[in-house]
Amino acid sequence: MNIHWTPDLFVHIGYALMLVALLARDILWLRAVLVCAQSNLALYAWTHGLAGMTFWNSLFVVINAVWVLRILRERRAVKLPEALAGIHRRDFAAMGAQEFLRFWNEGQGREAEGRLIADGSHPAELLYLVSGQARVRRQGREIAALPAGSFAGEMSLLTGEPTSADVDALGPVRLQAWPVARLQEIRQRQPQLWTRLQSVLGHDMIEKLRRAAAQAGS
Ligand SMILES: Nc1ncnc2c1ncn2[C@@H]1O[C@@H]2COP(=O)(O)O[C@H]2[C@H]1O
Repeated sequence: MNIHWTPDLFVHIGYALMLVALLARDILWLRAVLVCAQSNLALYAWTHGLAGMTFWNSLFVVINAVWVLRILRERRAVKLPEALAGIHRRDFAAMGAQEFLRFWNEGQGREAEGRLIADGSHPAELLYLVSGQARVRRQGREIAALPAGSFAGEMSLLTGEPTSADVDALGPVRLQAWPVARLQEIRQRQPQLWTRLQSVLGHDMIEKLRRAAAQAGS
């Protein structure tokens, strides 16, 4: 065997693995394969006395390895408490369990009564009805009922326009409320989470349309 062939093997394996990494759809696989690819390149550089290339590839290995650990931690299955597991399954299925739990905990849980949202306002919070019921009224006329599991204030959140109706609790209700300012921050800084939240809110609006259609047909 050629004496230079064995160290050179590292560079070929390194670039071949890089090719494989570039074909990966999943970011976890991409970074994991890059760790292997760049380790080979660092080894090649080291065996050839190429200090600069050794340094940079070692740095890439460390950065990608840290990301692999981070992503694995994020994807670790979480066991949601029973009450939250039902809410996740039914109304937040577009989010992963861990992501849902984090998002849920960014909101504030509280009991409420009376007016929850005033027509024509810019509410400070997006509301989710954990338990109890609310009614939606426009110019004093009831246009919809909101059962537990409904959002309120999602329309103005998505359009940026003033609210389209009054929302009043029918007796005491339990809410989870997220500050609109925080949601706008998510829209700017965490586009993937924002997309999944939009999907959750889209699902909620479809349910509202279905109920309206069922009511109109009855
Ligand atoms: N036709 C409707 N059916 C169900 N909910 C509604 C309807 N119109 C308005 N709402 C709710 O009432 C809320 C008033 O504030 P938003 O317009 O932000 O978001 C609105 C929805 O959450």
